[in-house]
Amino acid sequence: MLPGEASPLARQPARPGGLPLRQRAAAVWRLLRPYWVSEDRWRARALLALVIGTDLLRTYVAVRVNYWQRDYWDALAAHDVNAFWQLMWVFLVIICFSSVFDTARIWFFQALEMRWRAWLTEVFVGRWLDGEAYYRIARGGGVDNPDQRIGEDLQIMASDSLRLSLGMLDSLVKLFSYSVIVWSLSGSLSFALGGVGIEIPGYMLWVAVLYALSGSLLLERIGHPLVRVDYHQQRCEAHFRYLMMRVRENAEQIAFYSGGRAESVRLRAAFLAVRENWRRIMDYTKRITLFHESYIEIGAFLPLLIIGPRYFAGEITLGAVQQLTLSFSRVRGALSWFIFAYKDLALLRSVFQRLLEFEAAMARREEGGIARVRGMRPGVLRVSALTLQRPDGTPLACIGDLELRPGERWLVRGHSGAGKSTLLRALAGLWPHGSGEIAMPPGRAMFLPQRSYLPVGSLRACLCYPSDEQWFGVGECLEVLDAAGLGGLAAELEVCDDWAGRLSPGEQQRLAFARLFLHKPDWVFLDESTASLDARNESRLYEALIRRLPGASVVSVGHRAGLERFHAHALEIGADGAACIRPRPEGAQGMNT
Ligand SMILES: Nc1ncnc2c1ncn2[C@@H]1O[C@H](COP(=O)(O)OP(=O)(O)OP(=O)(O)O)[C@@H](O)[C@H]1O
Repeated sequence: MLPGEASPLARQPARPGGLPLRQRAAAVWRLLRPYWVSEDRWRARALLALVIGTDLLRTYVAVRVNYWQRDYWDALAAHDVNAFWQLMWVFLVIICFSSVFDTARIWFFQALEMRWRAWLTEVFVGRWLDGEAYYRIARGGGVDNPDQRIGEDLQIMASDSLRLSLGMLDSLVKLFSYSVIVWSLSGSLSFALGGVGIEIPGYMLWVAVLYALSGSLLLERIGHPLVRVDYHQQRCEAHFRYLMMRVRENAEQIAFYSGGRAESVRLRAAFLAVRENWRRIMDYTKRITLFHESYIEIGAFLPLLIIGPRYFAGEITLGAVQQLTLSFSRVRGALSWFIFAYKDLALLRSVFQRLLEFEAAMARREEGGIARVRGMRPGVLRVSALTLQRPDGTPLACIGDLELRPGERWLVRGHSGAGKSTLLRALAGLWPHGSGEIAMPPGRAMFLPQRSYLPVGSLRACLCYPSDEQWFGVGECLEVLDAAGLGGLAAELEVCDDWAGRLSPGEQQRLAFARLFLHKPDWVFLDESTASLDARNESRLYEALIRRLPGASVVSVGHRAGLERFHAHALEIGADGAACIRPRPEGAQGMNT
């Protein structure tokens, strides 16, 4: 199954995370923690300390501005010109400090964000590409678009986790700083209830606390489905991008089929899912915004209402009214951190969900009965009681016992769909479904599929893949190119191009053989690796292979009769799935062991 199609998108949003809250929190902690205890921990912690330090300084400056405002309004009310000009100078100093702290904070924050992201990317890319997790996931590992999870989700996780947790810390500091001001200025509220006199000290602070808490609870009720909808939006967007990428990668095949219309229908359908889900996001955003805006407006009005009586009773000055109003809204703002961050939190929760799924998929080992062990007899590949199954458990082929000795060449034949490629997958350790044992001897093996992968880069990089291009000299590269009948490309060895798109399938197969000549493996597995070539070129390549790697053991999968003369042994998978060893193929004499 293809990567983006691993889990087709349902119309309804999938429900992220069925785990209980405690387990989910523990899983998120497992994602967040490793970086802070990694080899980069001291730099990370130093940068975090710098960000928190500048945050504290910024809050200190903001509190100074709060006092400054009180003095300013009192100076205006008292017509005190000297105090006015003095306050202007103070303000200038405050602005200078504030600008420096703000800039420094952004710088430290961005540096930390990128360090964390880079570390996470390194770890995730490593785990994705190690142990063939990328292959298992692509073949139906149950998660969609790993590229998006590594490229986007990790970035959101690093930046939003930092931003939101620092925002929360900042809110707590502000809450404390401004609560002190509100408490000291708001005085007591006295009233009688059922004949009993009640006095509430610092009542404005309590109003702010009650207001923010009730607002947060209400918002969680209104907006919690947004997490699920955000999660689904990311899946739809990723699927849409993936389909477009497939059009780009398969442009020629689509053009030959004149498949533009069909692709446009598919893309439209994928975008419709994006659009429909967006509608749900709009609905929830509308509710949240309506609530949010009303909450802010009422919150701005509330202190004006409750402070009036004290001002008219002459208990506080106009400057103190200003200071109290501002402090009240700061306390409310700090307490409302959850409300302001709600949408970001919803997105972050869905990102955590996606990354946890991805982690689980990478860690998952495929259940399978084929055991792959180290061969005891040097150079002998032993297959014992091997049966192959499809992933759903239905039988595919019964291979039985086989022994492939050093330098032997085997041809695997059978009708289309018999399981020939699957046998090679099992020998490569990529197919666990079935039973039996494969004892692989030490030595280097190389598997050539019908269409070999060509990485982005120079022709030399394509030729030397999977090794680094620096491992082989230019002379060696030119020589093997020539041996594979690609001498005409010698001048372009260092040219970077889309070689997978430019070379014909037959040329790509010749390039794959040139790779073999370069790497000189002990075991060669060829899965219809010459199917795109004419008979003459096929023979030339096999002859060159036998001449250049005389001691190598070769297992070829192929339908062509012309291949028989290069192989001394043949394994035939019959229509009933049973494999049997055929006698030496006709005309094999002279060319084989
Ligand atoms: N990931 C998979 N999930 C389910 N079925 C699979 C998967 N991979 C292969 N199969 C099925 O297993 C069977 C054997 O596939 P395989 O590629 O080994 O055939 P083959 O003998 O090499 O065929 P051909 O000669 O056409 O290349 C096919 O029916 C195929 O559809």
